[in-house]
Amino acid sequence: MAITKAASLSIRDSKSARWFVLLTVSFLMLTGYFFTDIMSPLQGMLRDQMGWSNSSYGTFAGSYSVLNVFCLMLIFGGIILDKAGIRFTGTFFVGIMIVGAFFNYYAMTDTFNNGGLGYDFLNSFLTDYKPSLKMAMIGYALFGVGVEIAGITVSRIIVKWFKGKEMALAMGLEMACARGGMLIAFSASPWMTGADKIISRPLAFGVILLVIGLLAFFVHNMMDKRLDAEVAADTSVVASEEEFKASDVFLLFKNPGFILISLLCVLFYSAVFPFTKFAPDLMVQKYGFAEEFSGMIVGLLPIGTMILTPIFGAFMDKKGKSASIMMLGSLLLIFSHTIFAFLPGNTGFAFAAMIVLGFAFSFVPAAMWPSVPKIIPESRLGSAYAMIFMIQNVGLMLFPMLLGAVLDSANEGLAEGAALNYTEPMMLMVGCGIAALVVAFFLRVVDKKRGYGLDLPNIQE
Ligand SMILES: C[C@H](NC(=O)[C@@H](N)CCCCN)C(=O)O
Repeated sequence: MAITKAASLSIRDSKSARWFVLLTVSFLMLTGYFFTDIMSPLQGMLRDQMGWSNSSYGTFAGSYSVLNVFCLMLIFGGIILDKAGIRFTGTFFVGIMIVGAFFNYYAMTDTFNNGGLGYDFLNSFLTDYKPSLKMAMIGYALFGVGVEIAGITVSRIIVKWFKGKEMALAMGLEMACARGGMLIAFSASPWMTGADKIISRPLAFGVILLVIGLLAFFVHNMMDKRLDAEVAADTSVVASEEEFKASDVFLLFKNPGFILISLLCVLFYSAVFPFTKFAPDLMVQKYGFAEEFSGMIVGLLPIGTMILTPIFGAFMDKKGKSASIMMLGSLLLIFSHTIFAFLPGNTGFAFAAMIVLGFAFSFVPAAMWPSVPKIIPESRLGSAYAMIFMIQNVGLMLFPMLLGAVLDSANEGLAEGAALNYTEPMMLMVGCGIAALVVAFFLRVVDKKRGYGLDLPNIQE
């Protein structure tokens, strides 16, 4: 049941308490995002050592979302979150994330690949796909369920502690930490494989980091328990909104703001996360960077967003303009991918495009996520974030697979050792950017008509 606070002060009114809570959940998300991208700079090694084609790699990257999409895991996750609460949902799904990550690690070990537990079984069907690929996909699909629902839970936690306060800044800082995880993955993962290029090494580190993330979440749980106890004991707190019903999920689709924000989310993110899966290889193939450094170039993207997302978040807390900023971010997305697709393979262009993408990837998330509570009542927020993430996951599933397949088909018959041509896959990304801009435009129009207040400041004076 959602609640509104009337007069008395609670632990969430203590600045240090709410920022400390933010720190614990942000660290958790850092560990999750680290593992999400841990394999991204290893595409070349996966090709050479594991025999994965680009399509196989894309299928692996897309497997992240398979359970989320086909088993509606995010919807269930959202409903569990609304019914069973933050502490149970977070703990359970961080556990799933760790189990999935472990399978993913195991798929890359010699133990598995030399006939370890599960190898013969996975080798007995769909023999075009390597057992390592199948085991990694099982793990990554489970991990995807865990990290996405953990992400939904964390969004809910931030709303719980920061609504009416520095919410966009808090969301921006949480995203900055998550991007820190991406940065470490992109820049450190190739180095962590060592001179002997052992792929399982960074993955083992990732699993350990996730366990530490779970411990941080336990600390959050203690604070959350205290807040709930205070709220329960406070007679000035009154229940104000109806209990969530599963059928409410369908109500979300009667809300044009919700439909547009979901569409913008899937289009925008499909041109970012699937791109980052291939970006290190793009750096090698088009711009001639060494494999070890390719991830560092892509790491410029999270570095930029780590700095810019909280700054833009703070700006929108005070000044608003979220709807306009979502349009600007989509426009920059088109610019950046156009450079990657059509301009020559000059390293200067690679840096420039990555920086422009960094601005886009800061503007849109910083504006979009704090806009959701302006469109949807708090009692349905868990399900709303879940539904948006689920729609987004359709793109996160399809686009890496498409990119891999288009890359393979565009380079069919390429001479041994020649660089892959990324123009066609990148044109797909430009297309997503254009569609995102159109949707962002309509979102602004609908905002003006319906008065969601997306262009208004988030902080209520
Ligand atoms: C907050 C937002 N999170 C998401 O979009 C997640 N559904 C996807 C997480 C993918 C992890 N690499 C964001 O990161 O901007």
